[in-house]
Amino acid sequence: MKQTVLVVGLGLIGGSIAMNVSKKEDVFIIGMDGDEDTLNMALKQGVIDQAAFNFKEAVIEADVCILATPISITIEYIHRLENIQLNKPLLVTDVSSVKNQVLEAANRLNNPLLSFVGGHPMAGSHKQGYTAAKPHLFENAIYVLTPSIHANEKEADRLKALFSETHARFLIFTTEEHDEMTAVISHFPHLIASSLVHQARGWEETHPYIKHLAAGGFKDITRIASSNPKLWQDIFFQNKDLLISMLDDWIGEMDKIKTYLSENEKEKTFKYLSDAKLYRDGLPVKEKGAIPAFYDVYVDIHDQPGAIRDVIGILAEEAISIKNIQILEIREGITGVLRISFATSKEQLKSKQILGQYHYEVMIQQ
Ligand SMILES: NC(=O)c1ccc[n+]([C@@H]2O[C@H](COP(=O)([O-])OP(=O)(O)OC[C@H]3O[C@@H](n4cnc5c(N)ncnc54)[C@H](O)[C@@H]3O)[C@@H](O)[C@H]2O)c1
Ligand SMILES: O=C(O)C(=O)C[C@]1(C(=O)O)C=C[C@@H](O)C=C1
Repeated sequence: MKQTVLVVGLGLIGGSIAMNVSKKEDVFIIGMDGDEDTLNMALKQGVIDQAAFNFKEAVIEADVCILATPISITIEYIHRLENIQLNKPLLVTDVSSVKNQVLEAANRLNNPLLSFVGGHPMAGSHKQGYTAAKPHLFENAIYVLTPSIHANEKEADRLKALFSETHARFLIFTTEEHDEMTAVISHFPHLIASSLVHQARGWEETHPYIKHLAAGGFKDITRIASSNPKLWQDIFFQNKDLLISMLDDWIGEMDKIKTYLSENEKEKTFKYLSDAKLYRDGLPVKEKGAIPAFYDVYVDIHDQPGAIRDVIGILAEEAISIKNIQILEIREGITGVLRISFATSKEQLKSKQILGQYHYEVMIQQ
């Protein structure tokens, strides 16, 4: 039997989820979004079957409701669910980056027809809105589920089945576990990235040329500072207590390095850097998330017209499909590195071998 799925918020995350759910034949998707252009695009592309403008009416129609709005709005929608007269069971999930207040609201729901399983796909982008949504966003990513007191394993399994086309890997955590881990691996790094940008901007007053010197390192570590400030304001305040305590840890960590430097502790500094390298190099490369997943090759190319086209052409000839491509650093007249990502290690190894035959210098990061 066809199930009706309501997606509220068709932005980067909601749009990407809807693109996956719509691949399933037994699903009818109702989409709702505050932005009319978004609804029209999703309808035109067949990502949703119907547009809704009234939350209550759409909820009554639905078997599953996915709340993919900014966190504070998601919490408001959860409160509104309580006052809707349902005539069939409704499974509700969300995609919020912080879970404590969302689950608090969900646990307070009293309608026995409602069940709630929190969700958070650990993949995203600094871009926002439906135009940034893509069906492969969650491929190989971890998708965390946090069941409320009104849900059991069966409901979590229903969501896994509904989201099977995302090719994400589902893990179940408690709200506390989720919020602590994401504070460390996502929210706090974001705060640091923004602070580094502020530091550079401050130095620009005395060194106006500073931004032209920003090469791979600065751009890599601060990419996420270009994300939607409204979304991150929400995330910071939802996870405020943990972020404040992590700031204390971080200040202690900075004090330690300050002491190493001021006391000329070269060995300790080396160990500090090499311990960090060891841990960073050991992060899982096959999983997407904080660190891009995929199977990458690094190709050294020269800064000359057609250099990238030549490399892509060789791979296309061999029918090897590229998942992502990025220029890491090309300076005028100097060689640069092209990072090409593949979905499988077989394609990665084959590309290395073929490009090697064309005398390209190709490296695979271990
Ligand atoms: N951006 C990421 O990397 C990322 C990753 C994982 C989870 N999340 C979570 O996903 C959620 C959405 O973030 P996003 O990045 O997709 O943001 P987004 O801005 O791309 O999308 C949000 C969408 O919600 C719509 N919207 C806003 N208010 C609404 C309302 N009252 N009713 C209906 N629609 C409304 C907007 O028009 C927009 O289309 C957030 O809760 C965020 O924590 C984000
Ligand atoms: O890749 C990015 O731009 C992201 O910020 C994605 C990211 C992350 O921190 O890894 C951001 C927030 C989400 O809740 C999950 C994923």
